[in-house]
Amino acid sequence: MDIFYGKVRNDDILSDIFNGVIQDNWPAHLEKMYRFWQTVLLGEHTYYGSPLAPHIKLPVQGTHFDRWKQLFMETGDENFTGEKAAEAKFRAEKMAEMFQLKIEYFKHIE
Ligand code: HEM
Repeated sequence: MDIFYGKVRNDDILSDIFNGVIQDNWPAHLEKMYRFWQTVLLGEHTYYGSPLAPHIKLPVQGTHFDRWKQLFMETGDENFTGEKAAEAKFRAEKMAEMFQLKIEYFKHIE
């Protein structure tokens, strides 16, 4: 997570959006993301929240999601192998797809 968000924070395409919202609250954001993935992947229920909600109003489009997925997959491959790593990538891909569809949907009903 630290390596992935380290890349995100410095990425040409993603950094403005993330830093604009998170500002100097990165430690709290990272803490939340550890709990999110612990819940999704390890079945240890430590994240309670609505993951989609804070994304709905973000000015994001396909290029942002493509880069998010690229950095997530690349960081996974650089640091892990095996079943859990494959599952993390699979889940990330599916959730990114779902977020993207829902964000598009909300853009059109306004
Ligand atoms: C272009 C893609 C994405 C962008 C720009 C983005 C951006 C952000 C930002 C700025 C926040 C902080 C929101 C806040 O504190 O108000 C956040 C929170 C979060 N993001 Fe993303 N995100 C993206 C994709 C994803 C994906 C694909 C996932 C899931 C696999 C994800 C999971 C989360 C979770 C769990 C939170 C915490 C939600 C909460 O407050 O409980 N994000 N994201």
